[in-house]
Amino acid sequence: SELCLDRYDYIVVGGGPGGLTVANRLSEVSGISVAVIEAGREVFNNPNVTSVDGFTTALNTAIDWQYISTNQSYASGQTLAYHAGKALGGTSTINGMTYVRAEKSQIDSWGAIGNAGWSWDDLFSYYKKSESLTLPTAAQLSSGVTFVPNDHGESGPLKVGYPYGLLNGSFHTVVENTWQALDLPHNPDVNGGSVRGYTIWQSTLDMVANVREDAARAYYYPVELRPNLHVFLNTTVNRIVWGNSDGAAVASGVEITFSNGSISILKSRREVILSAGSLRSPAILELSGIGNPSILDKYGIGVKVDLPGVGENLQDQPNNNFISSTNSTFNGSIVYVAYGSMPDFFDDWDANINISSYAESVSAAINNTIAAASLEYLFGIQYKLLQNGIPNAETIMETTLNLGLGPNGLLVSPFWLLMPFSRGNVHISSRDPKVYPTINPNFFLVDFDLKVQMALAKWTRKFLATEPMKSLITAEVSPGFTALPENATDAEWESWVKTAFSSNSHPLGTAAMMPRKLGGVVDGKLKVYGTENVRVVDASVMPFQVSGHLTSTIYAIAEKASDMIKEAM
Ligand SMILES: Cc1cc2nc3c(=O)[nH]c(=O)nc-3n(C[C@H](O)[C@H](O)[C@H](O)COP(=O)(O)OP(=O)(O)OC[C@H]3O[C@@H](n4cnc5c(N)ncnc54)[C@H](O)[C@@H]3O)c2cc1C
Repeated sequence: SELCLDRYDYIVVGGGPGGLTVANRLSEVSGISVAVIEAGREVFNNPNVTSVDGFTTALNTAIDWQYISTNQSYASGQTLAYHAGKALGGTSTINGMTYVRAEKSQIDSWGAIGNAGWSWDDLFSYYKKSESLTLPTAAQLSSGVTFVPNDHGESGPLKVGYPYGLLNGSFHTVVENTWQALDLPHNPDVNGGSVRGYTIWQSTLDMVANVREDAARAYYYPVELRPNLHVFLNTTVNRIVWGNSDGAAVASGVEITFSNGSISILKSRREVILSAGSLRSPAILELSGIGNPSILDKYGIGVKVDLPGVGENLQDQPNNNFISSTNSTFNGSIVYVAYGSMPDFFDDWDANINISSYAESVSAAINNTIAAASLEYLFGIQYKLLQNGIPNAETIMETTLNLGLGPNGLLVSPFWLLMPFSRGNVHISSRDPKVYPTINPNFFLVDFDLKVQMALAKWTRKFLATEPMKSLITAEVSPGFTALPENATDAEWESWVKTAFSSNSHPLGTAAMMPRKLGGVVDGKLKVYGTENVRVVDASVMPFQVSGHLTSTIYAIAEKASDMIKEAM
């Protein structure tokens, strides 16, 4: 096609929350041309995407990449499903729509490890810049919604609100009173930098159209007629193409494959921005010669930049759940969440913490690609955050309605530890870009993660057995007291947690923003070390997990990235 001979100022690889935010903001500048290359299709009219109560209906369909992890050596040897959106809008087209930001001190720690310019105060303004909160209706307020107006944006591209189907009545006070009985306070708004407590969360949804607000609806469709913004759908980026240079590597474009199989080169004048998500951006770097030389050698890929952190530092959270039958029918959606700090659910939690031994075992498990000393430093910061009370537990309540299964009397209570110490990796397994990368999150490599998840499981079960909640529950349907008795031993809890968990779908860190000597891949400007003009803007750059859900923070990172890129124009 004629277009593929065009030259764009910026080429953005991947049309998810990271990529479409950057594409929108850069194409605000007239005279600057931007191309987005997206492997998936448009899903504007796909009911599995648009339905506000449709979470899970898009999973395992054609718009899900449907990755699978390696056998998890520290978690019963099982493989895990990894869902990821393959559509314009990325994973935001198939996700749970939860809008919860990080904890203040968590973002400040990004600056503390050596990323100049990163702090909560700075990112807070970008969270707000991206957001447009639709004020709750009177019915939603009487269903228990609370919020702090100053914590929210009013005119950003991303519409945030509450589902109309929110369960009405007093059920929310039952939940709130039960948490209060367990000394967990109500949090009027978890999006102001302080996450601990019980609340009704906000969702990424367009209350006027009553549809899911994905990244394409927020950041692309409103500006799709801009003549300087071009989206290539059903087109896959294979690798970055390099120009001649003596010093740092200079990208001159990308090699792409169209849906008909033909291969072409798309040229860039200024920068290539990788936003293919934390499971694909590192793979594209490796296919382009940036990464660990021993991995690149294995597939006959010439080394452009020796950067062993590429694909490492993968952090994801393990998700277990209880399902309870009740004496009620829930004909509304329940989006209730409780965030607990360590002392809320785990007595003497830091009695046997051994940061240096965790660092050694993680470093050994990832072939010393990140030195034990670097991990020990990073784990020390993570530990300090826990000591200072940032939430490490999320336990939520939802109904089958939330899961796209319609109303009934079941309550589903998924829960997960937020900040695991375990680290894994994602790497190419072939020089053929069509072959999926190998994903190994190393769940429960660090024993402490298992202990936290077990303590959290007990806390969630305790919640279900505490009044006034208790009176509503008729039975535990899954796993049930036969499989996991009330007085289960630690060995029984451990075995249940390890066999019944799934990925929480929050993988990040695989092109981490950290100093190079710590195993980082991008600097504080999100530029890949050793390159002149390649950045990563997606979940890959987050150096630590967050006590929230990822998209809100990815949009904020991408808003900030856009300003940094504009400054360098
Ligand atoms: C089941 C599930 C539920 C979740 N629930 C929530 C939630 O409730 N709230 C929340 O905040 N977060 C949630 N998340 C996480 C969140 O959706 C993701 O973290 C987020 O979308 C990641 O954004 P991204 O920009 O990093 O990448 P993505 O959204 O994954 O976007 C990457 C894009 O790049 C494209 N791409 C990949 N490789 C190539 C290539 N080689 N060439 C061209 N294009 C390519 C992909 O098709 C995709 O469109 C959930 C995730 C899952 C899987």
